[in-house]
Amino acid sequence: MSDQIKHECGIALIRLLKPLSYYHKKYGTWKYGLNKLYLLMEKQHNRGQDGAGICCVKSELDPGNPYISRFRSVEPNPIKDVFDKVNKPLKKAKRNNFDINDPEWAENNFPFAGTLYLGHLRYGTFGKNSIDFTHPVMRQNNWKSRNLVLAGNFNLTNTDELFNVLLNLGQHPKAYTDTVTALEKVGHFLDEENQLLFRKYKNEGYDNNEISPLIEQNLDIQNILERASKDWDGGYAMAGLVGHGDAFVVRDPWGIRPAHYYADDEIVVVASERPVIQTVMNLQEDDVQEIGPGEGLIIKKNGKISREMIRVPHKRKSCSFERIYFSRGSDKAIYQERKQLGRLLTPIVLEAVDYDYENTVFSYIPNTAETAFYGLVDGVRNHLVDWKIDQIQKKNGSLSDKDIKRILSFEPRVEKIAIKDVKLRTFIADDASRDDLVAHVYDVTYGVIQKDKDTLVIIDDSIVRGTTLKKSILKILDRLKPKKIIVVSSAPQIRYPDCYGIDMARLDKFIAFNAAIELLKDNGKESLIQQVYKKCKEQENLPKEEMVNYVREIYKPFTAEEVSAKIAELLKPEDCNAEVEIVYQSIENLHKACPNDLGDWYFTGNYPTPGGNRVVNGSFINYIEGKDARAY
Ligand SMILES: NC(=O)CC[C@H](N)C(=O)O
Repeated sequence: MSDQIKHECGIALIRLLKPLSYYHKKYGTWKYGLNKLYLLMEKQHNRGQDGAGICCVKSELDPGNPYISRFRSVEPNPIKDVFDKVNKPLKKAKRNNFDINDPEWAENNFPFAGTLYLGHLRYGTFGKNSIDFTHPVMRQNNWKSRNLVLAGNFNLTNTDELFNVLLNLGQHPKAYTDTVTALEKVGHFLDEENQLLFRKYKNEGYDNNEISPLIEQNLDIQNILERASKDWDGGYAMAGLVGHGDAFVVRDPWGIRPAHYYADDEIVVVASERPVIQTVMNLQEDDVQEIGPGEGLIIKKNGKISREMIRVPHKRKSCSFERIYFSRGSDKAIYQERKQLGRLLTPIVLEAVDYDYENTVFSYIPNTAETAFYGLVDGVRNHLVDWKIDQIQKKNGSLSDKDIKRILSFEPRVEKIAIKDVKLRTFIADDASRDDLVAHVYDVTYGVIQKDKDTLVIIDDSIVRGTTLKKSILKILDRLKPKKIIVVSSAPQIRYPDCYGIDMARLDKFIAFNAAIELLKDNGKESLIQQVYKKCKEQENLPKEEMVNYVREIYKPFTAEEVSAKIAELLKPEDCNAEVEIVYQSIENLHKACPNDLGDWYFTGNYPTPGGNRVVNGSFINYIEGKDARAY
């Protein structure tokens, strides 16, 4: 994607089901689990760069020893920083001639030599990017089974309501964020469950020392999660550890955020993305399973693994942006889906170039649009087969071998035109002459485009603000002097905010929204903006279940093509000579390409949860009132 939106999160959880000595013997190191955790995180670094953190629970230690260890970092390269910090005591011990390869030494001396790990990569959607908001977050207690560690890829739309529930319980949360709210919610019911079991066993005549292990064995995680999450409105894949060694992962009932796992008799591995588990554990795709919408994966301390229904699943609306852009394109299904997205664009692209195959160059914006590009080229090739048959048949046997050869060997012109100079981005962050430097974030290949003759088709996976297109890509492409530049987006127009874990929360940051507003102004329909504002204000304080997405009315007077044309006008740099056209994927084709992941609220305004309508309502009010804030 040319725009910089990377705002997601990734989770990684590992439970080793055998003692460390087992892995030392079989795989040559007791660090087997920790190394796997590192790999799971590195291979998901696409999901979050604001911060990273890991936590290890060692439930077997004698009282008096810290059994929950955590490191978090918000340094520029947080995964590396976390693991450097974690490994530091090992280096020191080695210098002092301890046998750090001995699993027994590690178990007794190294805080991260355990059998239960939780890792997280953060891109914040709620609250700031400080260390305090970096996951895993912890709720500590002197009873092991009352300790809770949480990390998630999530965003809740009704944090305010949930926060008030906590206040009504008499709590005093230490921060107003969705992460702390979720932690306190689960923590509260964990406390209650502990208390309930304590009373039960006390009544049965057990003494306190006997009761703690009994609670640990019988803690009903399903019940805790059910009660804690029943009123969560949002998308979530939430992973947690309890201090005595239980672990869980719970996914929202719409399946908005992804979560996958693998389990055998040695290990349980959870990660946001499937191919990550596949690569790290060397598995086939069918070995890795999805945690279903509304489901919880529960791993008890004794190694018992179960999948439980936590909330009744709704109609599946998993996030299609995961397929288009966020998740790694190496997943078997996602790769095909991205290709299909490109392929389905063929007819509309060919129409836009007026079927002039000879004077059209096809290319892509690196790096994530590359797969969709292969699909588009595939589509053009297929189309050319029909064209070739037609060319040959038309001449009715009068063609020479040479002519036929020329027709048969005709291929679409596929070139690498745009080159991303990644390093530049960090250098230019705060420079005064920013615009000139921004123009150089991309470079181009010279000598391929026929000046004033060729049309350049360049595919991107999606366009959010379009700033990089305007300030960098189109400017630099225009230097090649194509007659026309067609930017193709493999995703439909992004029209509405996300509120489920991707940080696209403000309407004025969407070029499609700005285009619709401009169109209303151009067509003397400006009053509609105020009408929508009035409707939004009127329902502002209604319960979220009663709210309607009135922002849709902003787009209603116009066809998608009219909005696209306006976007092209807005994104065309002033000094650009080439004609600029923007072509978008249709919603229908998006669903055709990604049939299992129909969550499309950012394109259609169809929010799967009532809180979504409240967020879009708030976003529009913020836009009109000039408030620079997220609406959740
Ligand atoms: N992208 C995410 O999943 C963010 C998680 C959580 N809302 C936070 O801001 O920390």
